[in-house]
Amino acid sequence: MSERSWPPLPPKNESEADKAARLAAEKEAKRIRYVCTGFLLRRAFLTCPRDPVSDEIDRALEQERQELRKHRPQTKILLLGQAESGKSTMIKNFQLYFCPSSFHAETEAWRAVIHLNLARFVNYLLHVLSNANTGPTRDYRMLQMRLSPLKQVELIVTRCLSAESCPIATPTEDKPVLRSESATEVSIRGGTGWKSFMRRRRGSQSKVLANVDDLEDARRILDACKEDIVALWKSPAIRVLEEEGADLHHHARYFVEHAARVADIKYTPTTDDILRARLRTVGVEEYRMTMETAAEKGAEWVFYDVGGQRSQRVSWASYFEDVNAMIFLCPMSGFNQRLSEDRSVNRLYDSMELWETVCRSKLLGKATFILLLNKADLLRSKLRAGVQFGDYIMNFDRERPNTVEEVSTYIRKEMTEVHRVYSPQKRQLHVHLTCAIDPSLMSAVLNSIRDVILVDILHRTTLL
Ligand SMILES: Nc1nc2c(ncn2[C@@H]2O[C@H](COP(=O)(O)OP(=O)(O)OP(=O)(O)O)[C@@H](O)[C@H]2O)c(=O)[nH]1
Ligand SMILES: [Mg+2]
Repeated sequence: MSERSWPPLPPKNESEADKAARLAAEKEAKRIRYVCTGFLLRRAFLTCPRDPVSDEIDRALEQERQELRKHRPQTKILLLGQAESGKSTMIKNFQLYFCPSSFHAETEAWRAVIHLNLARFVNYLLHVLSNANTGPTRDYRMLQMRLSPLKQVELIVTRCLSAESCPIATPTEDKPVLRSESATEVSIRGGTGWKSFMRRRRGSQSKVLANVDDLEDARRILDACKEDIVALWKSPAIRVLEEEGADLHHHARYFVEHAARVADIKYTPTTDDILRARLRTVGVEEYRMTMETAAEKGAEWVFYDVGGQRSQRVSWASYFEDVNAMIFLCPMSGFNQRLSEDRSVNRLYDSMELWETVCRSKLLGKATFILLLNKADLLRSKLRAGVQFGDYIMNFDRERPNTVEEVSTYIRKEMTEVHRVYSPQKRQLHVHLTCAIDPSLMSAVLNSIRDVILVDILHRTTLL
């Protein structure tokens, strides 16, 4: 090695302590050299007109970035929580905020899901009305007949959304149970990559084009039925059902309320529509997002979205290792609801029990914990309508005001305490109040989550 080479040869008879100090100094010098060179080259590149040398520098920097990316530990984020807590909706928020072009590229796929949500809910309403105590009226029979093609829409869209080898969407049972959430549920099996079905099917040949044609047929049927859907929803029979206590508070209610727009042939889903579309997750779905905005531009973050039903929870643990952040969603509005898989269990109690199990996990010991107290909007409307939180949650002092502020403070305190007592090691907990269907409220929360995760990455790569 020549005298000018770097690093210089170590001194003879170097002690172990001196060697360790020298290696640490070399490592730090290399890091500073990398950061400074990158900065200076980039500045030179930005201020000078483009020339072949700049292009060369650019290529070298890009190559270096690629190399770094290859060796950079992957950023893994796990979303947990009971069914319908809003995990998949949070994934959509991340995508919308950090990878907007990929979010908007999937609009067409979401249209099919929204049409399925709408058709299923209307078919469910027709079924409930045909079994109502009052007995079907003549007007209703007319509507039922004119809306019967919606069964066909449901079948077509279900088939088109399902991968050939792995059905993801379950059609309505012949005799649906009289609870709206289970009668209208549409599922997705993790790993099927269902969103690419449009692109894939367009790119291949005749069978594929037939599927696209089928979806066009479904849209035409919906368009032809839209006025009748509006008439059905406005009909006195539906109001009577509600007065009699039928459970029509369902995610798809939004789509039937907007049926004139959603069923129109020219319909393109808005961001709000996509955030409201419901597709139950079965198994574990992996999402790889290449960040388009903010500090981590170009970095790949991997999200794991799990199915939240009780039967799905056994498969969660295999995803616990090497996770940077665990985001837990607790839907606060579930305080007066029961689990659809076990009608004897209150949803909020289930969420709290699940939280304790997750906090106790040693495999998640080093993960950053983020708790989202979700569905704040639904909680607000329930409390405003006079539903008393204290009637359902025993430890909540009934003397306290029945407001979102009091209730969320109570839930936050309980869950923070569980985290403090049961965590295997001391760690920080970040808590946010959220409404995952309102992107304007979510941006501050998403930024704050991003910052927390970035700090975790820096800690892990020992730059801090
Ligand atoms: N009103 C309201 N609806 C929400 C909120 N968050 C999610 N939702 C809706 O709740 C429904 C269920 O949300 P998902 O994100 O599918 O729930 P999930 O946790 O992924 O459920 P599983 O896949 O069954 O585990 C969807 O229709 C969402 O649009 C919220 O804050 N407020
Ligand atoms: Mg889901």
